[in-house]
Amino acid sequence: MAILEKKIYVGLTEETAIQLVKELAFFPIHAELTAKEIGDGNLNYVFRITDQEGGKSLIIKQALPYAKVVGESWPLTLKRSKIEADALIKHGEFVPLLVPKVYETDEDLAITIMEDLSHLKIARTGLIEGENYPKLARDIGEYIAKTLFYTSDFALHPFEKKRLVAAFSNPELCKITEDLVFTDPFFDIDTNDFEPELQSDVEAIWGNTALQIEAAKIKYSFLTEAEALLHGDLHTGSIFASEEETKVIDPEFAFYGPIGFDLGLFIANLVFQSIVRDGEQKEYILNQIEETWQVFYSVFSELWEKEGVDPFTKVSGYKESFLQKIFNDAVAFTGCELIRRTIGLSHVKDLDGIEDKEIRLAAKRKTLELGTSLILRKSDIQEIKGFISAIKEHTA
Ligand SMILES: Nc1ncnc2c1ncn2[C@@H]1O[C@H](COP(=O)(O)OP(=O)(O)O)[C@@H](O)[C@H]1O
Ligand SMILES: CSC[C@H]1O[C@H](OP(=O)(O)O)[C@H](O)[C@@H]1O
Repeated sequence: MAILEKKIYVGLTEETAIQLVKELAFFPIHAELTAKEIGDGNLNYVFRITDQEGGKSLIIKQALPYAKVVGESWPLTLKRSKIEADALIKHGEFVPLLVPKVYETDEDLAITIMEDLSHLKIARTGLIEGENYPKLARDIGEYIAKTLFYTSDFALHPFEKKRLVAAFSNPELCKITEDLVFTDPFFDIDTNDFEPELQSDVEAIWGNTALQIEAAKIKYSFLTEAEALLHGDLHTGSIFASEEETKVIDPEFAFYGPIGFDLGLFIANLVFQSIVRDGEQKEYILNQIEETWQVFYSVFSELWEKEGVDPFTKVSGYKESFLQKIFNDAVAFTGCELIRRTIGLSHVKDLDGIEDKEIRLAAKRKTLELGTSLILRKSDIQEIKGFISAIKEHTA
């Protein structure tokens, strides 16, 4: 029986993935297809299907009913697959060149069939290898500005905005972020993961009540502020890049949340590179952070002025005040991501991949110090130059 006709979830194998794309007539019936599971993320399977002779390929991403990185003991909704596909499609309306094309989705199988981006490299991998992507900051600044402006109350009718808020309700995936990013690293919780040498640095975080109060406040923003349809997990492992192209993948954490979150996550993941690089290469990354904010600011401002539908968008000074709030949020979200990727459950290769133990520990201490400072100084840091100075001060 055809896989799709069964109308029930079944985990794909490389063989059944080929059968599926043939059923869907993506390839000629007699095409010699090969399939390979290439997923390296925490949660899902990703199959690459190739027709060597026809020179065509595509990707099937399938959610598992649990988190792949932990196993069946961590059940996880299959609905995340629909959220991811719907977010790719919705964001694609505004930035078609910055996301993969979605060819087909199936809710029963929890799959998205999409454009194969294997000619590009995951930005985190390339950056760790010392590559630079001259378009990355500009493209991501534009991606964040356009996807978030066009899904906000500044661009939408209030009924449509609220329909989207409901459609992108994503409680299970949000709970992962609420726990792993905003809660667990600030307390002595079993799932935290750090080298014993960092014990006293980590205890300083757990014992810092002022920091916990600020972390609680920024977590509350994440819980309550339905500003725009976020990507929700915009780290450099969710971005494919080359010198010419940028494509954002993996928005399964998409939901209506605070705009500064996407900015903060992306900036934090550039900060890891600024910590591991020296000299001109460090400056290059710091410039990319600055450019991300500047492009975001100017694209968002222009959209606000030309396309804002709320009468208050015409009131002088409101835009600047709103963007200041986004900036201050982004500073604190950057701090949370820096800390959680250093001592929480899910780390980054930028830091863990540093082979020399002393250098690695020193880099992690800088990350913790900077993360703490950014959360505490959320409201003091007023503009991007001050943000860059704070990064430099703690990562020299
Ligand atoms: N459209 C795509 N084209 C090529 N490779 C892809 C594509 N989507 C995902 N991949 C590969 O699969 C990996 C995991 O994908 P990702 O969406 O990040 O999964 P997860 O949700 O499990 O984190 C990526 O790092 C990349 O190597
Ligand atoms: C157990 S989920 C941990 C972590 O994984 C997600 O990232 P990705 O799917 O890109 O690997 C997300 O960042 C979660 O916080």
